Amino acid sequence: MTTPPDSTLNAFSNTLTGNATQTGRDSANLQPYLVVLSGRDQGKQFPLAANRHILGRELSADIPIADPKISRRHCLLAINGRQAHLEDLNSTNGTFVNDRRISRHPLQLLDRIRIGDTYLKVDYKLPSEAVSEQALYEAANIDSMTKVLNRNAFISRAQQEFSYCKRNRSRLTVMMCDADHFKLTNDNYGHLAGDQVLRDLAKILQAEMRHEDLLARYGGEEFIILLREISAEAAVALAERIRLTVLKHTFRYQNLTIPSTLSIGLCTRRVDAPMTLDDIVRTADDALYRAKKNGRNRVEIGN
Ligand SMILES: Nc1nc2c(ncn2[C@@H]2O[C@H](COP(=O)(O)OP(=O)(O)OP(=O)(O)O)[C@@H](O)[C@H]2O)c(=O)[nH]1
Repeated sequence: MTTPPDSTLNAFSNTLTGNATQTGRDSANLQPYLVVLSGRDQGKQFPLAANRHILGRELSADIPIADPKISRRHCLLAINGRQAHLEDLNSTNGTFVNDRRISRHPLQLLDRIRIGDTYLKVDYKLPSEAVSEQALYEAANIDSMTKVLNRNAFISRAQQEFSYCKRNRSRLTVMMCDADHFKLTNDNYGHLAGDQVLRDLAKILQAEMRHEDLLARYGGEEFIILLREISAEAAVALAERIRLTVLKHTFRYQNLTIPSTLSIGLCTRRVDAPMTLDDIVRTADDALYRAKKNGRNRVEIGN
């Protein structure tokens, strides 16, 4: 005998159509997940294991979403059995369900949540499905060695950022960071030690940035950072801080201590009509070239 679909569950899941057992899914084992449908974190999913989850833009939120238009504590997602409620927490830009602003709202079939520029939905999945989807997401977007975004993922997200900045005539900074004499690092300490330096560099860069900034591994020993709405002076100060942190950091692999420095080229622009993202990246790259030429372990600014 087949089990009838769970109507309460269907009430706020848009993937459970028809009979759960016909699709090989046992509804008793389905778990709630919050799925990011668009924006910086597109494709990510968060298990809704507790009863209450605060969504916000910083890592201190239960569910951090990288979107500068989201407040620090933006909204509350409450799960009680198979009922889900969404409540705005006096956010600056509001919480929307199906594009209508809400203060507290029960979630229904096909509901699309929007906070900032990010769309989300609650979905029910088998944990094994969620694990394989997460693995696919990571394979497509994350550099397996350093765990930051890969180049392709960066390019598509950076284009979204660029479009946003163009619409709002806001400022955008691109920072190109390249490990100095990295061939010598490999030659002197071995390729595995070089890999460890790259992992440490990624961690240092990540720690210096806001959650809503973009960081990616752009090439072998090269990282790229994209920052929105930061002044040219603040961008240079950040680049200097990163350079100094790397200089002072003790890179270790097994019993080896590996000296390492970083050269940085950056470009800050208020984005307006005739400009492309490539123009900004190219200017930052030219500045990086000068940083290398002028002795390495330095920051140069693109004009
Ligand atoms: N260990 C390791 N090395 C890598 C990786 N990707 C690229 N490299 C190495 O990084 C080195 C980059 O060398 P170059 O482009 O000559 O630059 P460099 O020696 O850093 O010199 P400058 O950039 O001018 O300071 C090459 O030897 C690559 O083999 C990686 O994933 N792991």
